[in-house]
Amino acid sequence: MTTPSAIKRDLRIAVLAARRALGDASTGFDAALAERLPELISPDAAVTVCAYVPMTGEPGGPELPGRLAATPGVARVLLPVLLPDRDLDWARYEGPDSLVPAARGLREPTGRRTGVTGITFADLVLVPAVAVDRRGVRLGRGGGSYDRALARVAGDTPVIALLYDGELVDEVPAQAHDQRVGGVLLPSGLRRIPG
Ligand SMILES: Nc1nc2c(c(=O)[nH]1)N(C=O)[C@@H](CNc1ccc(C(=O)N[C@@H](CCC(=O)O)C(=O)O)cc1)CN2
Ligand SMILES: Nc1ncnc2c1ncn2[C@@H]1O[C@H](COP(=O)(O)OP(=O)(O)OP(=O)(O)O)[C@@H](O)[C@H]1O
Repeated sequence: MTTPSAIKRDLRIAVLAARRALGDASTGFDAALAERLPELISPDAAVTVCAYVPMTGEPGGPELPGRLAATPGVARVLLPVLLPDRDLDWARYEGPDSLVPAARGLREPTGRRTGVTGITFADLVLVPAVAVDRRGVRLGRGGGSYDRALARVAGDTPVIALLYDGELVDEVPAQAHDQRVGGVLLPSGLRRIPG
């Protein structure tokens, strides 16, 4: 039987292989994504953004936290710290020197942690994803971390996944625990997903 988790696993393998095949071409797509960040934030606001430090090959590129912090209207950027039970703690981005290599190919912030409820302070949540479908069902790395973290976010807080073109797919099999996203930011533009 082809179970939802087997379909998710195969889709994850296919997208991650396609990302590896992009090689240096991803740099241009990451720049295109970064140029679209101002579309998400009113320049005269003072918002808290929960974001992430892209791993090698992941949309946004290594400069994402710095680019976000420099975006007009952003007051602070919170970044995830993977806990032993795979839940997410959060700490503020305080410049490139405040990030250190961590487990599983991650880079994580070293500053004071907010606890797992830090994500509730966010006015905007940018999430990593491997793929998203047209209903907003998100495929991640398979740890279930964002399913837990996003369950704490108020329903009116925008949750946007960053993807490369082609990663907004027809269908990701939905499981009961899956938290949906409200839109995707692609190099070609922002697509809001009607709730
Ligand atoms: N940039 C980023 N940060 C994130 C996530 C993510 O998807 N992307 N997470 C989303 O939940 C959490 C971490 N979860 C993760 C779950 C699995 C693997 C993983 O499979 N890593 C590979 C090694 C990757 C490499 O070395 O390039 C492994 O362990 O085999 C990584 C992170 C929190 N931080
Ligand atoms: N709220 C939760 N508490 C504990 N475990 C959970 C929760 N939500 C999901 N999980 C578990 O996490 C595992 C992975 O789920 P899934 O494949 O949806 O992860 P993902 O969304 O791809 O990963 P991530 O969010 O880390 O990027 C599943 O085995 C699921 O049972």
